[in-house]
Amino acid sequence: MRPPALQARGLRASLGQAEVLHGIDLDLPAGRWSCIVGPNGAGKSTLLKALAGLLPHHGEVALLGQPLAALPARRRARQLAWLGQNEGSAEDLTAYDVAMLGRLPHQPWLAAPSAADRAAVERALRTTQAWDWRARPLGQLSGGERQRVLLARALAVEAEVLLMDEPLANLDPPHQADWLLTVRALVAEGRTVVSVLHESSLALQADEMVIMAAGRVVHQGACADAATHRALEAVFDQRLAVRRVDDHWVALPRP
Ligand SMILES: Nc1ncnc2c1ncn2[C@@H]1O[C@H](COP(=O)(O)OP(=O)(O)OP(=O)(O)O)[C@@H](O)[C@H]1O
Repeated sequence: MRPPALQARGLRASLGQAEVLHGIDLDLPAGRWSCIVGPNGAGKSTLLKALAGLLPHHGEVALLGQPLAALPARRRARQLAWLGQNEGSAEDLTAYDVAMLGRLPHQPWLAAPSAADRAAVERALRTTQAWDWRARPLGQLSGGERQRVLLARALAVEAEVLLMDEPLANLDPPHQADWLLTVRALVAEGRTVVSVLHESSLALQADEMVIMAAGRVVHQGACADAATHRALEAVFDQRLAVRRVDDHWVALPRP
């Protein structure tokens, strides 16, 4: 049996003076796509950052069965790729060089990129259809183009576990659909994807759903389960309804 991709026990985190995560116990299965959903301010981004080791926290987090705190930084960076929200990145760097940043954990100190690094970057940029503007500076790209470069950077890591906060931000519907295909392909290879998504209908396409409210996990279950649908409707005060449309579960706004 594979250990969970990520495991949290008694996870607490504070932002400023306020505790935002109030003791979270969670197992995120390996080789699956899990989506974290919940109302604004529920603590979804904070949870994702704490799981990535990007935020000081109390309690324990394990990555692929190893305590996160004990993992050497480079090994952690090879095993866990991160796509954050509104991420700053050097605006003068070309899309190619931004994607190449994803290869840093694989490169010896100050070494030039290897053929394997270049191949991984090209694969990633082609996957997100960003290859054509590889020579353009990041600062000159539109919001959606930029997001596809940052997604390519995360893919270029070729990590076992990918954490993505609002990966669909600024993406038009065809590129949202491409993102779904990319995630499905990653999971088919045995990788783990954990994403925070606001679009409930897209989140329902995942394997597992983690529902948060007020700094706590209030439900975890398969996206196809009726109990998950009820929990999703409840956390949004019954303002959405989960329905079956064309073989997919969708969340419709309810007046
Ligand atoms: N720097 C900060 N100092 C104090 N509180 C903060 C800070 N940043 C965020 N918070 C608060 O922490 C809580 C959780 O924020 P977080 O960004 O994790 O929520 P979220 O569920 O991802 O929200 P959203 O859906 O709006 O993106 C919110 O109540 C937010 O106001």
